[in-house]
Amino acid sequence: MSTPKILVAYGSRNGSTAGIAEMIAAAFEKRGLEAEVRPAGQVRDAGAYRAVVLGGALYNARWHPAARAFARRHAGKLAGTPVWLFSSGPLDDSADTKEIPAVRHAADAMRKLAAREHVTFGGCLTSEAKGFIARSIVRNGRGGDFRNPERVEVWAAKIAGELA
Ligand SMILES: Cc1cc2nc3c(=O)[nH]c(=O)nc-3n(C[C@H](O)[C@H](O)[C@H](O)COP(=O)(O)O)c2cc1C
Repeated sequence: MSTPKILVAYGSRNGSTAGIAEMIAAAFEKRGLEAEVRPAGQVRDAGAYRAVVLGGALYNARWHPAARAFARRHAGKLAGTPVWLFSSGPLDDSADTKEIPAVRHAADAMRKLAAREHVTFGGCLTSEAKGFIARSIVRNGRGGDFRNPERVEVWAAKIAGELA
């Protein structure tokens, strides 16, 4: 039987957290580990994977609802599975320069899933974003892409090392 894959699940409104999930999966694949990227709401059997990485976008200091629901729905099945969490949000370089603690729902998910670690990555907001508030943030010059592919890759490489 082939080795099960690593699941990289995400909750994303405007696609940038999905992009980070893709970067993480690519880093796993580069190291010979098979990975599957899926929207958190579309995962059926979370227990079928050898490890799970779950990420959620931050909106008004709340973790994306799909990431929260994933933690609630699948906690029972993930008892023996190593889990890592990430959040993506800050629209500046703060995520790269200091440790940003998990917001309440992400901290709850840490406990529910006995996750090994939580990290916060910088976010991204462009004029394509959904919603008036989002677009006015961009219009006021406070948008941009603050994701840091290098830092994401270093984190994924560390996880790959733990799974080797
Ligand atoms: C209305 C609004 C509220 C936001 N609130 C937060 C927040 O509380 N904390 C944070 O770090 N980023 C916040 N952000 C930035 C988003 O988290 C960032 O754009 C993120 O990359 C979005 O992810 P997504 O593209 O996957 O939806 C907010 C953005 C918008 C438009």
